[in-house]
Amino acid sequence: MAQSLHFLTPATSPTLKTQTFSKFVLSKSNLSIRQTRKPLSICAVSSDLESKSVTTKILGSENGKGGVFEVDAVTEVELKENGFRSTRRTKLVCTIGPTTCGFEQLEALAVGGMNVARINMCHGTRDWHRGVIQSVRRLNEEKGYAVAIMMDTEGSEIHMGDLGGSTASAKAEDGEIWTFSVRAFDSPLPEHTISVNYEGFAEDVKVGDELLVDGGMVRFEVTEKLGPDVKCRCTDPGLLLPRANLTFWRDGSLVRERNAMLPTISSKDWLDIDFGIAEGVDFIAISFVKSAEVINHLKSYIAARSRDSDIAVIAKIESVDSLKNLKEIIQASDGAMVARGDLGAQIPLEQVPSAQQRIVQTCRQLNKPVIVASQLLESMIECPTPTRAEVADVSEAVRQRADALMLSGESAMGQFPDKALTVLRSVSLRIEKWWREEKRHEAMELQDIASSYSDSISEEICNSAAKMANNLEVDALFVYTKTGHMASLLSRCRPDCPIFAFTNTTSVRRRLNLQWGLIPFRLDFSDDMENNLNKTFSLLKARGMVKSGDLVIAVSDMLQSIQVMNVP
Ligand SMILES: Nc1ncnc2c1ncn2[C@@H]1O[C@H](COP(=O)(O)OP(=O)(O)O)[C@@H](O)[C@H]1O
Ligand SMILES: C=C(OP(=O)(O)O)C(=O)O
Ligand SMILES: [K+]
Ligand SMILES: [Mg+2]
Repeated sequence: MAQSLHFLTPATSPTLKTQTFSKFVLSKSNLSIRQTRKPLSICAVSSDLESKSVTTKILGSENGKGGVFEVDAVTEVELKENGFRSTRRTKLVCTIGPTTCGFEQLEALAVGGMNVARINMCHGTRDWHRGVIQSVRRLNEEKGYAVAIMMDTEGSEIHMGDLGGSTASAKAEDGEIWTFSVRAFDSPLPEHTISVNYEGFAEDVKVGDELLVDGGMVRFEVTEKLGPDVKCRCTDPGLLLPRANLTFWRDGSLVRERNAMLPTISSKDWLDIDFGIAEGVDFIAISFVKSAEVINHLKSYIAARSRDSDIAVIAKIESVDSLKNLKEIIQASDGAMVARGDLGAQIPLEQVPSAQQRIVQTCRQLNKPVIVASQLLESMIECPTPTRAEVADVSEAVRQRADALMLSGESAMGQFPDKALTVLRSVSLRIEKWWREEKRHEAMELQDIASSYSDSISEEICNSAAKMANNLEVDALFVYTKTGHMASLLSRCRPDCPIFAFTNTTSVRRRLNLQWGLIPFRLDFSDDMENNLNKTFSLLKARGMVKSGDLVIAVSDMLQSIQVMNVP
């Protein structure tokens, strides 16, 4: 027997008449209808299939077309082999670089569980990035994956230039004097010389300042200023990598002189953004966001230029200012990244873990996906196994229920990209399972976030459906969503069971691939839920992804409803 709960509002049923409902009540004695505080918002509970079909008839929408059903081979195998409950909930983002840009290498990452491919516009040419985008697209088309593409901007950070010649890196030894210069050099650079991209650098630093390369991988002390050249003595030796980021510190705190006035989105970034829009990337991640204003500006820029305006904007939280304006920035964005690389160069390292927790929780409250990034498995750039500390760090991000984990150098230029991805996958699965078994999840009190009455209904439906799913220990939640909103509201609840998200566009399917617990499918569906469910059940059953008797809760954003049923 199917049981359902429908919320009927003017938004979902514009032609609904109270009269229709009086008739409805009279004719069905087992039906309870309750008028809620807003006129024409009616909550109907039915306990059999017949009354459910009456409800759909009132809503009067039927098209019942057959159609395509898209799911990738990896999800299919995972569902078949491990069953619903053990699918991975935490999503995985891989930065693509020289070691992973080939079609076969990208396919290996997709097979290994990559949900999103990230390209970093700090490195490589636009042609190179276009090649990666095209390969990922081909992979999706040919093999049914929904790997999304995230383009990450360079941003106005201070960084070293390329090291010139054929030298990819250089070693700075203890006590050596190096020159950091804003002059433009011809290649090769003079010995022990580094070029700096920010013109104000030589004016802003002072003798005695500490200069940190890559957040402290190598340290220098400023000893002398000579016009555009700054002489520095190496105090912590190490490897200087091309385009490594530079910060300078005075009396124990970060110096943010005029570089703080640089625009968040540089002119080069705008050209990259145009490129991203033209190539139809799914996400644009903005480096060194300082305020919500820049996000709003970019969102309207994208809306005016991209046909479906469905590129999501991710704010990278990696500066002191982004932490100060955290809530407004996240509210304005479509998601956020805890960019611990630069964040750890801008705030004391020991403050990074609490900042991470705060960012993850704020995103969850505001219903925005969040990615934990940088140095998760740093040692795996060179070694085939991670350190125990790295495994503990990954576990902590999974335990915080971040939406996604990201690989940077590990997948871009490391020696073991596939192994690193396997570590993320297996640690995620193990910690998620442990969390469910031990029921360790502290119930997070989720604030109301809806901005309209109809949104409130969706939110209440998802909160209730997730709670019901946990209490009834159902096998899966099904959500039928056009925009993806209801799917993200369910994901926000972090329920015990996986969420099958059915959407009718490929771009929404790819975007949902960043969010915790969602298994996105593309499916042509109608407003007739009865029809959608029957169609889904038969398609999934035919592929062995569900079986008769599985208990499912279905919600939809066309007919705002909750239905509980066993797969026939
Ligand atoms: N498109 C690319 N081309 C060449 N090297 C890349 C590319 N993307 C990433 N890398 C390499 O991988 C490293 C780690 O990537 P990432 O963390 O994204 O950059 P960064 O270290 O500049 O913050 C980079 O330092 C660079 O050496
Ligand atoms: C992800 C980060 O940004 P990028 O790799 O672009 O410096 C970071 O700083 O952690
Ligand atoms: K970047
Ligand atoms: Mg960064």
